[in-house]
Amino acid sequence: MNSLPCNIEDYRVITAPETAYYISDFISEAEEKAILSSIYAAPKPKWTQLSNRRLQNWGGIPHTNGMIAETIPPWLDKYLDKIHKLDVMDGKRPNHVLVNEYLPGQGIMPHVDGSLFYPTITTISAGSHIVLNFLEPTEDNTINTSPLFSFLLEPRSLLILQDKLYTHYLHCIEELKEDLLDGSIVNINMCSDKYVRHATVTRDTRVSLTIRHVPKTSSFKIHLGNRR
Ligand SMILES: O=C(O)CCC(=O)C(=O)O
Ligand SMILES: [Fe+2]
Repeated sequence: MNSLPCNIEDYRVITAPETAYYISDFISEAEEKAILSSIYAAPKPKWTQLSNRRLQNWGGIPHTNGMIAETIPPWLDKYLDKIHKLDVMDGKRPNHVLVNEYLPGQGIMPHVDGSLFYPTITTISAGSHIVLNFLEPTEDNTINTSPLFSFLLEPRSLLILQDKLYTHYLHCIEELKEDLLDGSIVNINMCSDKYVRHATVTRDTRVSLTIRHVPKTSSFKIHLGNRR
């Protein structure tokens, strides 16, 4: 999909609850390589190490009091532009990127993305596929582990989630080294022929760019009180 503009409705996942769009080849192999080399060129303190993955924040750190906006470098901002052109955030320009790195066997616990963001998640995948699972929330906050449905996210793909897929269902990535592409995957017919139903595919290191819009931002100002 390197020839923009496109009609996003052509990419709607009609086999999932509302609303998901999936673009298999959103970025080229050269762009994928460039993203990975820029991410790995970042200085070590740019990484935040969690118990089961590492992450980088670009654009600022989202916070309930607002985000102090930081300039996003051009190598990354070009993808915010490309997503902005799809017009999936009610005219708002994305201004934040969360980079997650998952080694084979790593994942992310069930969660919803919450109220710090405009309720559209856009995710570019690089380096490896992964399976993103969706769960029904439980009344008592116990974790319901059997996925209702899943998306296969190929390297170089873009996934867009909105509506009930943002607000209602929990999403997670299981801590696996390989994925069985079973009947729970709702977008397999939108993926390349490499991924066939019932195949088992081995994970490699995956880097995802979760690109969102943080509505509450301010630019940094130091208030030194009343200096006359
Ligand atoms: O890596 C992904 O695709 C999911 C990341 C995610 O759910 C998040 O950062 O909130
Ligand atoms: Fe998330």
